[in-house]
Amino acid sequence: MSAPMPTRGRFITFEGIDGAGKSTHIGFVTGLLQDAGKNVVSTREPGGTPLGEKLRTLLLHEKMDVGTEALLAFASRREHLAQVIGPALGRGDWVLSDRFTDASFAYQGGGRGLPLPKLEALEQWVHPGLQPDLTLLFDVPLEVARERLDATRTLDKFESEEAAFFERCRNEYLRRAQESGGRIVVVDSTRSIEEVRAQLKAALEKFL
Ligand SMILES: Nc1ncnc2c1ncn2[C@@H]1O[C@H](COP(=O)(O)OP(=O)(O)O)[C@@H](O)[C@H]1O
Ligand SMILES: Cc1cn([C@H]2C[C@H](O)[C@@H](COP(=O)(O)OP(=O)(O)O)O2)c(=O)[nH]c1=O
Repeated sequence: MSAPMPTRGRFITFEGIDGAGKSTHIGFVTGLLQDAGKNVVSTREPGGTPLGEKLRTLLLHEKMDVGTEALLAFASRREHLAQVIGPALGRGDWVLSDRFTDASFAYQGGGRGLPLPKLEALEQWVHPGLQPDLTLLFDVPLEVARERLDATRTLDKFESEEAAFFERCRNEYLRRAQESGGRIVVVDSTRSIEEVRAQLKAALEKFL
């Protein structure tokens, strides 16, 4: 008799404008899930595979047409799904990804103005039938994100964009959250780290 098929794992993504605080909290969520006995695979986009990391370097540092940006982000995603996300979910693991397709809608769609139907077509092609089970959207006003960024790092191509760009990205994230039927949970990331952790715990409760 063959072994029973493992149940498909869960797919959780982290989103928000640069400097909102998502990277700070991925370790915390990993710990919560591991304490609950889950096998966690932590990864990121663009990137997550050797080829994807090369595409990430191009995306974050080269000037290019917005269509090229979208295609590279989805090329990296296709490889990530084939090599990492798909196999991990198939094994029953829990996949945590620092960004996924919502970022393409927010940055290339909202931020740069690429028509959303083009992104929907890429989404349909690259991952038909797969959506994250939960997306944690770290939300802060632009000024807070900018202050946090300036305090910590050398800025890449996206992080060097003007305030209006991030305003459009943030608005597109929030619009998608409203239309997501509960998939995207908005986390008020202006609060203290302790308070943000409490919001994350509440969002994850039904999965544990
Ligand atoms: N709730 C918070 N309160 C105060 N500072 C925070 C909070 N969350 C994150 N930070 C700080 O803000 C900076 C940016 O956070 P980070 O997680 O790297 O952002 P992101 O990954 O969203 O770009 C870091 O220095 C981090 O310590
Ligand atoms: C996944 C994805 C990211 N991006 C952008 C958003 C971010 O500015 C950048 C990735 O940065 P991010 O993941 O926030 O990395 P770090 O915290 O190390 O700066 O790529 C897109 O424009 N489109 C996409 O589809």
